[in-house]
Amino acid sequence: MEGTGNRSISSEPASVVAEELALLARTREALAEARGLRRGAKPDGEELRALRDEWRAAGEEDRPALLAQMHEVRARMERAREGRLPDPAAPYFAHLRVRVAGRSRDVLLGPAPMLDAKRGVTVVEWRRAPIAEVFFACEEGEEYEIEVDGRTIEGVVEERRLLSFEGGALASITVPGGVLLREGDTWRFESRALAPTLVDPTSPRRTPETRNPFITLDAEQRALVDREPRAPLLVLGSAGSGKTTVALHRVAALVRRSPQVFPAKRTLVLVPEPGLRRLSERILEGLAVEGVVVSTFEDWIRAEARRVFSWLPRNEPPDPPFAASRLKRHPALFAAMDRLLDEDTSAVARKLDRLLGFRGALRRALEARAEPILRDRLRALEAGLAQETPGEKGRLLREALKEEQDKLPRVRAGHRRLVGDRALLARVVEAAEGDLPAGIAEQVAAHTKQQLAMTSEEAHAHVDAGRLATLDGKTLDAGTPEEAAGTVDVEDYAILFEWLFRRTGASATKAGALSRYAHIVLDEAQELAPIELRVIGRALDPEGSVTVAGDAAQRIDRSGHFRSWEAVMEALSVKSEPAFLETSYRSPRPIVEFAHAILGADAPAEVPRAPREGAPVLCTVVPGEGHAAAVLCEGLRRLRADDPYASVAIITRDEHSARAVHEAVSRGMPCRLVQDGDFSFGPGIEVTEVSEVKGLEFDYVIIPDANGVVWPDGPEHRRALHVAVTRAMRRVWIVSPGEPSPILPSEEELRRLREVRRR
Ligand SMILES: Nc1ncnc2c1ncn2[C@@H]1O[C@H](COP(=O)(O)OP(=O)(O)OP(=O)(O)O)[C@@H](O)[C@H]1O
Repeated sequence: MEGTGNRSISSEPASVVAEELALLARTREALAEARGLRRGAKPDGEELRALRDEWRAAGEEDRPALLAQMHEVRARMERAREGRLPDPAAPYFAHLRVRVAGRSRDVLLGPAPMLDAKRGVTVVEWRRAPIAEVFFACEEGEEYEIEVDGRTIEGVVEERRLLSFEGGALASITVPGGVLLREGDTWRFESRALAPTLVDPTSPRRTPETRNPFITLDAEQRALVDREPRAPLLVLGSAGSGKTTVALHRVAALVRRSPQVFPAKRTLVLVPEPGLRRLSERILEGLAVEGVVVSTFEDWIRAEARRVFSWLPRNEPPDPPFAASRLKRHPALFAAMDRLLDEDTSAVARKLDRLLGFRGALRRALEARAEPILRDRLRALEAGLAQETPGEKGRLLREALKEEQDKLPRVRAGHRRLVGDRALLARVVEAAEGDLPAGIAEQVAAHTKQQLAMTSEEAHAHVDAGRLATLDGKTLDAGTPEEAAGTVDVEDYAILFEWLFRRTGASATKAGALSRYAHIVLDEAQELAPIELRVIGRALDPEGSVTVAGDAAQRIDRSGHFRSWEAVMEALSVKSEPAFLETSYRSPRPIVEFAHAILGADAPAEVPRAPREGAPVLCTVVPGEGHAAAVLCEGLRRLRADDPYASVAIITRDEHSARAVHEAVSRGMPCRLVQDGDFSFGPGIEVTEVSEVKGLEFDYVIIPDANGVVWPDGPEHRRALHVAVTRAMRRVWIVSPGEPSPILPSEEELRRLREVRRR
């Protein structure tokens, strides 16, 4: 926390401490009593059984009353199951004193509620109780209004203190202007602000006009944009070095200069997340380019697959197991495809051998195995037969071959085997050479089995539809393992295209063909698996070109199938030497250095060049989530006043954390929870998870959950935090509830980095 100089405090430190200690003593007494009562109480289960016996014996007139009693006991049991009492070692983290209708009341905020009217102790659950909002939203002396059970209650905030405990003893109390800290038996006042000042005093505030300026490309970037239009381009560079900018400026240049060769509607921009899709559309609009197809990879391949494989189920499972995604995107799946092709080829050859009466066809089929496409293997076999067995017998054999070929399992059946046959799945695990866990084949086979099962609606199609309707309007299987029935995974689409190609040498069926484009941009290409890249490569005109942009240090795909940029280009069937962008334009120097240090041992050798100076990254450590919420609200309130047009992203590790932080911060101020890339790209506070923000940028970035539990050490977490931090154009604030994450760089590491740079 940063110092703000001495300010007067409203009460004498000694009396504040005495007050808080007295309140704590009363709370602990109340807790002890509540615990004793709970232990001594007749177990509710017994009471319920006794009531049931009474009900059986009772006459009709007594039954309604007994039923009501039973209902009450059951509700109490529910509450007891959910309800915990506050922890006596640290029963609350905040104390609010409000004046309502002329009377002062103390309200304590903690993780679990407790009420003892006799002792005047009220502990409310900080995430739920309406009164807790007052703590987060109002300053001392402010008037407030809250809605409780449809009634409006007004009051004034008299005191507002955050408290912390150490080893069961009160350790600190915040007071206006500072904090009282216990040192042994005495207390001392330290002047400090509850939250740091986020605006950088040296940089200008955001105004409505300073958004979206036109940028002038540097010489390096310009040269890439002007590259030979048909040449593939691989643009690499650190976060914020202008990769997206170059890719989209190249699109604009191609479409504008050669509209016949590169028409906008035959140009495809693929990105990993909807947020970046929306940003790319905005940038293209700014460049006055209309009609380019911009899509997330998932949306694009889903639409393509549904057209080409018209029999595909309409639904994807709402909560697919990660194991399925991991295995289905793994390059080792190609080994299972090879085996399936071999099986199919050998089956045909064996049949022909039986007809021929010797082992020639099988031998020739085995020789033809070098061909990776079934159709070509069988053609080679046919040519061999024509040559070696001319005449009537040869003709009959070739007809027999055609017949066998028609009987071969179609794409649909082949795909089913690839994702459902235990032997083939085991082959994938074997080919992955330790990269996939042993049990994964079984998990995927079980998932596929569920997907191929009928939904309850299908199974009960003979039953009257009205009787199948559920109260909440959801399907019968919703929320059960059976809800995967009749679905297809998003990863299956690429498998289907790959398998179709391996069988037929084409990417078309009777129903339709894979779309073709004159130019394709792949942004954040480090996130795509080889099987996906191969489909994209086949969507390119033979004369078409690609622009691939990415940064291996930013890959946050959990499956981790990225190997090298050479492998990416090879999967696309193109060749290009990489071009490196060296200057980080987005973030000021301190953020670039901090983000580089987060990568630890995997950081590139050189720290990127950062021409813009700026204020240091702010780090705040607080005892827990309640404190974090209070500190965040305080910091954000000040930021809103200091830089009202700024965009602020609160970026968490995962969706669960984003929801919890959104719930907490929205207690104190308006903020949006962003899912599916629905960013405003304008002023305001948005809470989201790190996987949503790839390729995006915000004025301020706040990491609210930077402790070791949420962000443990590991390359995947390091890269994800690196991505989050490098979204900031102005400042980064890291808040650690509890022990700070071990991947946050120390002062010492940052100092060393600066020294290396100076040399
Ligand atoms: N030559 C330049 N001069 C000034 N600003 C630039 C220049 N090039 C890019 N920028 C700005 O830098 C920011 C980052 O650019 P861009 O998003 O293209 O980088 P990126 O390499 O794709 O980043 P990331 O890998 O983090 O997604 C943008 O705000 C962009 O407008």
